Amino acid sequence: MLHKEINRVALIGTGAVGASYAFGMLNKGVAEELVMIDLNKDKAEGDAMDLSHCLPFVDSRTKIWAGDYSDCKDASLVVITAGAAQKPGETRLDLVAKNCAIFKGIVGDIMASGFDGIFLIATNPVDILTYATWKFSGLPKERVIGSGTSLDTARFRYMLGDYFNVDARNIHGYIIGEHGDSELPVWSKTNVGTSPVHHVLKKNPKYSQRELDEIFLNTRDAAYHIIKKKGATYYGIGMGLVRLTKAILKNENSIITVSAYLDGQYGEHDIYIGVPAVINRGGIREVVELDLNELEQRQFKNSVETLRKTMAPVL
Ligand SMILES: NC(=O)C1=CN([C@@H]2O[C@H](COP(=O)(O)OP(=O)(O)OC[C@H]3O[C@@H](n4cnc5c(N)ncnc54)[C@H](O)[C@@H]3O)[C@@H](O)[C@H]2O)C=CC1
Ligand SMILES: CC(=O)C(=O)O
Repeated sequence: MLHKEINRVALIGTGAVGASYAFGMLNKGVAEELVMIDLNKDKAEGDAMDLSHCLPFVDSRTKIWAGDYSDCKDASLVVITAGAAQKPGETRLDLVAKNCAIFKGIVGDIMASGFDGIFLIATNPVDILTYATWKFSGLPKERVIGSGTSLDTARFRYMLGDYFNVDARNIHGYIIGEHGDSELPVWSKTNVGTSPVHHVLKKNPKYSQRELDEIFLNTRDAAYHIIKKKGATYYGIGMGLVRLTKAILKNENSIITVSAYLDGQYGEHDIYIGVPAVINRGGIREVVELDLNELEQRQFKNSVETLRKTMAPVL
């Protein structure tokens, strides 16, 4: 079940996010097979045709087609990007009732196929939709993963890299909590290369905490800024999902901030929320517990409470 010779990924939802993910998957050649499923069959079929015409230009040999839920049976991984997206002015949490109802049907159809692999969820509000998938599917918690704050962490690292003029891959830091307005930066564990960010600030007066705070606000509000300009965000999450897919299928044991089920970690129970976790072929190998300072603990608790309040009426 978990270890198949041919890795098939089933993508549910071939809208802007799904199509961006599929394009990235094809470029990177992460899976042997990619099946595209959407309520709008024409969109899935058109995408599968268009994407397969990329094949002569790339090194990967991914087989790609438009399918249906029966194709999920042999999938190692199902990625869900289906559902409503935010309109300008809407928060992610505003989507909860609509997308929970959509997920009940989708997850039911996937499980009815005999699927027994790993779920990766991106639909918003992603922490709550990941919890819903875990509940609706009955799969073990480690095999249901949300994209969580992986995108926020990438935005944060990118912006800090730009600020310090250092490759973003050498910025080590984490955005944790809700993928949304109550998320927080873990400044106490943010490093520029080998140096804690606060040491860098002390040593060089051209950098300031005020500007770092602004970087966090721009990280947190990036989706609002992009949605205001072009209606939706999709390339960042598309590539983030490719990164997560690779960590899973290639058994990488990579640490990525995903939406993971907490069962006592960070003093919390029965909630999916963004935290660093070790990701491999089994899904979430373990949640990494950061030693948060008092302020970070309070902010994390507030994020947990925000999610609990929003979930209560729908799950
Ligand atoms: N987790 C993250 O970091 C991010 C999450 N998102 C979320 O991803 C989701 C998708 O966004 P977009 O692709 O921009 O939306 P979109 O509207 O372009 O695509 C959604 C797709 O879902 C399909 N769909 C709707 N109901 C369905 C059902 N019952 N079964 C199968 N397919 C169904 C639609 O036909 C459409 O093709 C949204 O919830 C959005 O908020 C977007 C960006 C980042
Ligand atoms: C839309 C969304 O969740 C994001 O870009 O962060």
